[in-house]
Amino acid sequence: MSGRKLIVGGNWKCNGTLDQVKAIVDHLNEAHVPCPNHIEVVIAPPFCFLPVLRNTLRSDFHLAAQNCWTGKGGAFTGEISAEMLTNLNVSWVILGHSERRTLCSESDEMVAEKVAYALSQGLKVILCCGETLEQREKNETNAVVARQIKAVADKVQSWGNLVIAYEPVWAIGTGKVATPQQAQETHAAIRTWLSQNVSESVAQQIRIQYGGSVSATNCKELGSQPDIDGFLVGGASLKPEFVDILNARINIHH
Ligand SMILES: O=C(CO)COP(=O)(O)O
Repeated sequence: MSGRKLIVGGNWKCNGTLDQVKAIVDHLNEAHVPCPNHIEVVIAPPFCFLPVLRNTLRSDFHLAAQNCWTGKGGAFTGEISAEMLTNLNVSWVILGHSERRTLCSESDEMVAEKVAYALSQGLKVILCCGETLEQREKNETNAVVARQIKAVADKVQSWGNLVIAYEPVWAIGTGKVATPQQAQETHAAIRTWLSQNVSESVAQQIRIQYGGSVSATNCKELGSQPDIDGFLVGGASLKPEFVDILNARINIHH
């Protein structure tokens, strides 16, 4: 047993109407999920739905924002600061998602700045990393992931409130899930990098989620890999099957 508690996130991305949000919350509230002893659940709706979820979602599920600004608030039209999230009792933020890196041109340095600032404000952070198909085919997976994590390691001293989500870009929203072996290999490589560049205890203690086309069907095998400590789920987190994913590893210990 690794001793690392399973952590599963639902990243709703830019999806949902108020009616759909209410229906998903009702479903989650009624679901039997054995938290907080066995699993930590983090739901990341679009910003505008955070207050609704804060008021209606069961209290043993945590909330995450999908992004935040690099520093204190101010004249940054369209941005949301870390302080605003803590003010709403949102305890987590997802940073460095590949959609933001690609579609919003967020660099490794910008992501690292966001991570450091969010941590300094008491937020917990899910830091996303992952390679494109082209990078995987050129055997660059470990180097890309190491580069993304190094940018953060250069700015952050304390890793206790950080979770890493390994999300190969080619597996996101494509139905092309990484094989359990592919995911395990990269997760193990991340731990090796951390042990060589940060510390052995951070390498052993940090939780690493897998994300990319996770479903009720593939989550059990993925979750039985020794270095996979949970999932970051996109599409399936909007569907009833999310509850099956939350319950995937109840009887699996490693
Ligand atoms: O990007 C993801 C989670 O952050 C994964 O999305 P999908 O589960 O839809 O592939």
